[in-house]
Amino acid sequence: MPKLPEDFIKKYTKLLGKSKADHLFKAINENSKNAYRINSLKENQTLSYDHNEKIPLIPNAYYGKISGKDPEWVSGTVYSQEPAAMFPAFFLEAQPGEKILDLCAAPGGKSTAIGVQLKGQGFLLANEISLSRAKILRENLERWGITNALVTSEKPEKLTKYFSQYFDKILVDAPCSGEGMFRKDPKAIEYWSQDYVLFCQQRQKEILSFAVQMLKPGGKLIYSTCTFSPEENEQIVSWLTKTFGFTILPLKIDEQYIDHGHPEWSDNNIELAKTARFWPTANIGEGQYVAKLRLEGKKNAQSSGSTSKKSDHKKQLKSALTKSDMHLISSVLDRFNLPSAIENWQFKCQVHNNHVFIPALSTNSASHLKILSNGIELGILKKKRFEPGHQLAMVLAAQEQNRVIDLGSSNYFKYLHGEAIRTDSDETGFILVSFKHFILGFGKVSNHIIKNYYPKGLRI
Ligand SMILES: C[S@@+](CC[C@H](N)C(=O)[O-])C[C@H]1O[C@@H](n2cnc3c(N)ncnc32)[C@H](O)[C@@H]1O
Repeated sequence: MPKLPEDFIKKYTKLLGKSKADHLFKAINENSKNAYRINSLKENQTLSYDHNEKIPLIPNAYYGKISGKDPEWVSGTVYSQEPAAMFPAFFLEAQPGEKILDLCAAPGGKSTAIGVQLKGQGFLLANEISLSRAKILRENLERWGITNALVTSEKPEKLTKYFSQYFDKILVDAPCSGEGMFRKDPKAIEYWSQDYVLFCQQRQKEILSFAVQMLKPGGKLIYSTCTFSPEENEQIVSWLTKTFGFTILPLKIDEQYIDHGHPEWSDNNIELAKTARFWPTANIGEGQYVAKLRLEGKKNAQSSGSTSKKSDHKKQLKSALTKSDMHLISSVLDRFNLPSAIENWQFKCQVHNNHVFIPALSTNSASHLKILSNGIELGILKKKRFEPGHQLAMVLAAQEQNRVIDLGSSNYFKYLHGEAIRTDSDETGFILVSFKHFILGFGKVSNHIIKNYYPKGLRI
């Protein structure tokens, strides 16, 4: 662990007093905490982890280390997440049917949680400015079987042109100076300087000023960072209230684990005490700050949310499938138990470059956005056949399935490597492949050989 910068030590000794600050510096030198969330969208599964120690308040979340090679992870049944980082999505409280924007979303810890809260109803726009990180975001949402998300890689500014006053709730989990991650990611210590804190504050204001334009009047904003600095936390919230007329909403703060925001570190607005601070000294996990705000202004017909086309995107949909396409797709889909998100797929599908998908948002409304995925990709139409896509397998896992071949441990890694696998099964055609009953992806059986359909980009 690199030494803490002198200016950092001086700053927090002044803010917290010597005794609390020393306690913080000591905690920063201790081990970070590992945790994971369980995906309630997947069929009930028996996990191989002993989930004894629950994360306070967060549903289906436990302390413990998991590996990206575990079938639980590969099947999207669990997600490894820093425990304090689970709170922004928890406080967001997305309700099925709402339109939610996660503006700084990669790698997807909070988007996967929001997707679960929506239960497939409503709309999630998960955006990440960095394309390489957005690809990981897409993979994580796919693995989790989220059916109603649009994944984009755009600057916040560009999104405002499409989603003016569109969202019920927006999460801005902002890029920050990362002081709360010092013990998990010691590189953050090397980046740290007071100038960097101020640079981050400026960037946060820019991102937020675009986010505000996309929030409906009366809509809610969750603002979170993983840093301690008041400049990026209470001072940003004060700026939001004064500049845009936000009201600060109370968060469920259990003082055993969570500290209140500090009005004295900003403009002494006592309402700031309703915001939440997580310190590594309080034993939940790493550092985190969360504020929940409501944009004042009455909801009215105009602000009921519209994309730039100003029409209901669902109504614009036409089935772009020919009869023979439908026949090819049916020949695969009819063999599986379809969850409600896929029922009546004939009336909901769109086709783009032979990719067949049930969109979360009409591509007509968003044609100039850099889209990585839109809703559920069912698969690809090839010459005289339909090849189901990996996302379909991950979505089918929400339902009990009969056409499943369970692998033994030696074949599990062969499947993840992309190898063909011998089977005793007499099935033919597309089947789901599982290990310890966790669904991993598709295979196609012919002559007792399972041809591997695990995507090349995910292979290990
Ligand atoms: C704290 S991380 C988000 C973590 C994510 N919410 C999660 O829970 O997995 C902040 C993200 O903001 C992105 N970012 C950086 N600069 C940005 C900008 N100017 N506008 C929007 N996002 C930005 C970063 O690439 C990074 O992925």
